[in-house]
Amino acid sequence: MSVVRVENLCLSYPTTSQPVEALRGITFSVAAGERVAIVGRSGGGKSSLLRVLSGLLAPSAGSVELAGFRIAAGQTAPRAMYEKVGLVFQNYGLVPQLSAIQNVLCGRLYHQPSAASMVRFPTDERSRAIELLDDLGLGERIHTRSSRLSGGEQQRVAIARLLHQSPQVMLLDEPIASLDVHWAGRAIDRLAGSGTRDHQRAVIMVLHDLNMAREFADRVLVMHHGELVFDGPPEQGCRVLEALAIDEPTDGALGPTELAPASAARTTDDEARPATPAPLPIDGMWGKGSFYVLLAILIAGLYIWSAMGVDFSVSRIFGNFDHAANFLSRMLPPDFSVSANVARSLLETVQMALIGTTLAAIVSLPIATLAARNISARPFQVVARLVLNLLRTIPSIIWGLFFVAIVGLGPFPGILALTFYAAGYLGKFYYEGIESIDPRPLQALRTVGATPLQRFRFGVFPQVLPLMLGYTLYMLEYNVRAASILGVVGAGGIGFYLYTYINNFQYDRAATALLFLLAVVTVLDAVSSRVRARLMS
Ligand SMILES: Nc1ncnc2c1ncn2[C@@H]1O[C@H](COP(=O)(O)OP(=O)(O)OP(=O)(O)O)[C@@H](O)[C@H]1O
Repeated sequence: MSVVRVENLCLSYPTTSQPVEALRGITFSVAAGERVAIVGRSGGGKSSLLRVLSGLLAPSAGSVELAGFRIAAGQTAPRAMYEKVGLVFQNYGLVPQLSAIQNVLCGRLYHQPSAASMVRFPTDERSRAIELLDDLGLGERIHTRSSRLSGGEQQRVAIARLLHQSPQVMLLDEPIASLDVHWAGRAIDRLAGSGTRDHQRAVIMVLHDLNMAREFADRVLVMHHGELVFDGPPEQGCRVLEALAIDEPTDGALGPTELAPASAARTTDDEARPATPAPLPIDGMWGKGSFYVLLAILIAGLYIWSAMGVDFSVSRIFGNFDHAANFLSRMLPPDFSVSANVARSLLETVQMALIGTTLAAIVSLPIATLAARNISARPFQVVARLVLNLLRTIPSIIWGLFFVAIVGLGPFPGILALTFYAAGYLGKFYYEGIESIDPRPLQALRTVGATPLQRFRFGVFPQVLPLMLGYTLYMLEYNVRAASILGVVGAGGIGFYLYTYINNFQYDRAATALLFLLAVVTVLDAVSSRVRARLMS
């Protein structure tokens, strides 16, 4: 019985110039229990075929049927298909911040949709994951972050994830490319012997190593220039491929048993020639020098125009030097008799900043998630960004006035003001962070049948968490400064004392308040820069 049926499959990649026809009229089927190797020269269409088979790319024409799920032109796979179909990516598709065991457990996401598994997987799932990792030589690296594993170790983790997923159809794109002979043999053995006969499982594997293809496969498919040029016994298929390599030797050195890596194959005569840089469009008109002179004049003009617009005058600073000296001299020596009051209000300022920043982080995370282009739908993005823009546009002191009018004087309106103001900034930082994550682990999580929430929990959140903590700490630091001004409108914090002292010309007391504030900001700055540096490493 066929578990994979491909009919007249075509795939074109749209590009800015001409679409690239990666697959043309592919037809074949794979029976349950069969082991198939896809071989071919670099650029032949092997990875493209696997991407369509796994439902990640929609066929341009024709259809694919996998384990009872039919994917026609323009369609991608439904989530339910990934109970039966799994994939090992050429780039492994691991979440770099998760440990080896967490990545392997991700293979079970379709089968573990409960809220509890968002925190911890059941013991039997964990035991099986440990067993698989141990068997592939990673018993000592179970809790190591996958970004700290070598290429070969990551590849073994990806294989263990597929084995744990245990689908009816296994698709693998060069799964042993980074493994040494020992581990390649072991991996192939586990994949091929993972009950394919007993459980009627089909394994389809892209391989560059023809010896491995001969050893592993019942059948070989040879892809060439997007077409399936051979479908039959491994020995014959390998000979077809070797003949193709001799017929078209320009792709680089192809040995009799192993094909050249993609990078070598893509070198052409054109690339080999030394490149002459294209002239800048401006070169022909006036030359580069004149362009930069004109640019400098324009920038200087912009500054002069701005300075005139705001009545900027250096002479006004030096002309009133006496006043400045007088002002500063009245600050010295600082009057430390107000230290107790200042310290108390400063503590209140820090408490306001801490609560305000935390609330802002909680409020802004869901809004940022809706605003991020890579994980949210367009209408949500527009509304969420509008909300964040509005929160950011209004200065914290105006928010302070607003909340004093609503809830009265004291630190509470100050906290609300900081929450709203900081949420606007944190939301923007967070969604920009989310948009910058690596999309490949998310794609891999799709092929284990993860729900959108699971994809966020295991794919987005771990990647963006260090960045988010870093931004939140920075915001906390900033909010201590912002909180110090809110006292001016009666919204708590040290600002009240600063404002009162300056209004009453008690500059020596104001100096004490400023010194205390400086000490807190300096300590906070040092701590937060250290923590942020650690988080980002
Ligand atoms: N995203 C893309 N956009 C445009 N063209 C693409 C894209 N991905 C692949 N191609 C082109 O499609 C063709 C088939 O590529 P594919 O990656 O499927 O080949 P392959 O046989 O897997 O190669 P390799 O062995 O080097 O991995 C190539 O000409 C490639 O340049």
